[in-house]
Order: sequence, then structure tokens, then C-alpha cells
Amino acid sequence: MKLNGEEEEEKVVVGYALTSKKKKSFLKPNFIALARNKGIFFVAIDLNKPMLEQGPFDVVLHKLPGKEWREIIEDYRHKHPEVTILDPPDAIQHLLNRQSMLQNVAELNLSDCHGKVGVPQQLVITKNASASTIPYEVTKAGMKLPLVAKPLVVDGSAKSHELCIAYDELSLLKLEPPLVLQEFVNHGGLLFKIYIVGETIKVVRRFSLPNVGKHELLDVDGLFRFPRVSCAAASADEADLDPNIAEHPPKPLLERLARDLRRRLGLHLFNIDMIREHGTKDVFYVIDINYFPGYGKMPEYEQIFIDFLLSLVKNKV
Ligand SMILES: Nc1ncnc2c1ncn2[C@@H]1O[C@H](COP(=O)(O)OP(=O)(O)OP(=O)(O)O)[C@@H](O)[C@H]1O
Ligand SMILES: O=P(O)(O)O[C@H]1[C@H](O)[C@H](O)[C@H](OP(=O)(O)O)[C@@H](OP(=O)(O)O)[C@@H]1O
Ligand SMILES: [Mg+2]
Ligand SMILES: [Mg+2]
Repeated sequence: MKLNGEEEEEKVVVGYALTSKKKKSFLKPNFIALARNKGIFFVAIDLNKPMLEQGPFDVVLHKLPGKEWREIIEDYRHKHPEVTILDPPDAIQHLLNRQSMLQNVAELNLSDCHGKVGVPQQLVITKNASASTIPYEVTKAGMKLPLVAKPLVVDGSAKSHELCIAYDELSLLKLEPPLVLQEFVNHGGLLFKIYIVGETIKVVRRFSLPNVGKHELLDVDGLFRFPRVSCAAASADEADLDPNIAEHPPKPLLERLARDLRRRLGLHLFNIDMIREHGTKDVFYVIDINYFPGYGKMPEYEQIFIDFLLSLVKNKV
């Protein structure tokens, strides 16, 4: 966007609509200052005023829950096709349901990429299903315990991140549909978070749930509830870990996975939670994909975002 005045300096205006939590973790003062030095200005979108009366923006960055916001941003997108919307609401919508979230991964064919990427076997238990039918459905699907039970819808609420592990059949009766049941995959207690920002990929390691052995399966019964593991889990990047567990997934595999998912999902900003099946070198599972995740926890996110925003505007000219 050209500034009025004698020197026609290039300026990038980024309108944003974020929750206060996201604003605090992402729009940190030093990021805002660094961006400003590069001609990038962040402007809050006023939710109490019509969006069409605001701007002009080069880019709109958003993550707000609810249908109302989705309609506002969709309408704006159609009336302002020249503005880059990060990201289109219909594409984001795909990630807000744990069933559709992993569909694209299941359909990928990453042969010749130094490894295999799949999704754990999973089963959807719909809202109207009675919990009493779950053991039967699980057996019918040929799924093995333990199972991770996840709320079907991811709406940004703490509740949508309240997961539990069901160790035995009886505990399945205590579950509250709608949910997705996923086979628990032993992965040595370590998770790879693959952050994507446009074409940039950054991988960090986090501690995760420990392996479940035959012993635990005999001794532990019931439901084990665990709220928000990924946010609470400490970074495992500096830890002294077994290299068989902690070695990063092969770069060509990550590059193909990120590229293919970016295209299939139609998104620029997301992260992928990936685990390596314990005892293997190259068998991986994607267990979660998040839209516009906690980039504040990604090393060097400030520079990565600045380069990304500038590249978006440059590629439009
Ligand atoms: N199928 C699985 N096998 C083993 N562990 C799993 C599985 N699914 C989830 N986990 C563990 O549970 C954690 C939370 O699961 P998941 O990432 O699906 O939840 P989430 O609430 O969407 O997390 P986030 O905060 O990343 O959005 C994972 O980080 C991992 O430690
Ligand atoms: O550890 P990460 O960066 O994955 O944490 C993310 C999390 O994965 C989800 O994307 C959260 O979004 P919601 O699903 O909407 O709750 C992020 O929360 P946010 O409030 O920062 O968007 C976490 O940071
Ligand atoms: Mg996760
Ligand atoms: Mg998630």
C-alpha cells in the first residue's frame, strides 16, 4: 500500500481480529516494533463497527470463534478480493472438527519420502449416540484399547481440549459424545510440533504422554482425564533424550507433508502434532492439526512472520 506524501514508501497494513489471549501471546511489543521497522503496521479491527467501513488493509489476520464472525469475514473477503485473508473461513472450518481435521492426512501418499505418515485408527461417536453403545462400536471397528477420547468439535474453549484415555471397556461407558476415539499410539513420551507459516516449517519437541505397557493395561482401569497437554507440556528441545525417540523426522518427509497439507487444506497458518511410533525409525502419526496455533512459542517467529507478510504483499504486485 502506498503512503500519501512525498516519499512513496511501501507500507503493509495488517488488520487483526484476535482473542485477547492470542493478542497477548502473538502481538508482543518487540514483534510489533520489529514489524514497524519493516513497514508493517498492525491495526485492531473494531468488532463494534462494520468491517467494510474499516481499513484499507493489505492483509487480515484473524482467529475468533463463532458463526457470526465467520459470516462477517466471508462477506468482507468477497467484497475485497484484493485483501489477503489469513485464512479463508471455509478452510479453517475443516480443522474445527476432529473428524475432518485428519481426513487430508489419511488421503496423502508420501511414498519415497523417507518415512510413512498416517493417522491413528479413529471412530466418531455422534452427539445422539448413547454411551452404552460405545463398547460395541469399538469392537465392531476392531479398535484396540487404550483409546484417546477427544471432543469432536474444537471451538477454542478449554472444554474442547479436555481429553481422556479410556483403559478399559467399562470406562467407555462414562464418555460423553460427541467425540472422536483414537487408538493410543506409544511414542516414547515425545511429540513433534511442526509449525507452518506459509512456506516456512519449524519443528519443536514437546514432552507428551508416556507409553502405555501391558502392565499399565492390567493395573490401571477407568478414565484418565488430562486437560490441555500441549500447552502445559514443557519444551523437550534442550533435554537429554534417547536419540531413537527424539531424532527429528526426516526433512524431505516434513517438507512434503507441509506442502501437501498446505495445498489440500488451503491454509497458510497451522501446526501439526506428529508422533513417531515407539520402536520404529520412520513410522509417524499425525494426531492433531491446529489453525493459527501459539506461534509465540515458536523460536524466531517474529522474523519468520515479518518475512512471510512481506512476501505476501510482494507476490501480489
Ligand atoms: N492417538 C494418540 N496417541 C498417543 N497420544 C496421543 C494421541 N492423541 C493425543 N495424544 C496426546 O494427547 C495430547 C493432546 O491431544 P491433541 O493434540 O489431539 O489435543 P488438543 O487439545 O487438540 O491439543 P492442542 O492444545 O495441541 O490443540 C497430545 O499432545 C499427545 O500428548
Ligand atoms: O502449543 P500450540 O502452539 O499447539 O498451542 C495452541 C493449540 O494447539 C491450539 O491451536 C489453540 O487454539 P484453540 O484450539 O483455538 O484453543 C492455541 O490457543 P490460542 O488461544 O493461542 O489460539 C494454542 O496456543
Ligand atoms: Mg495438540
Ligand atoms: Mg488441537
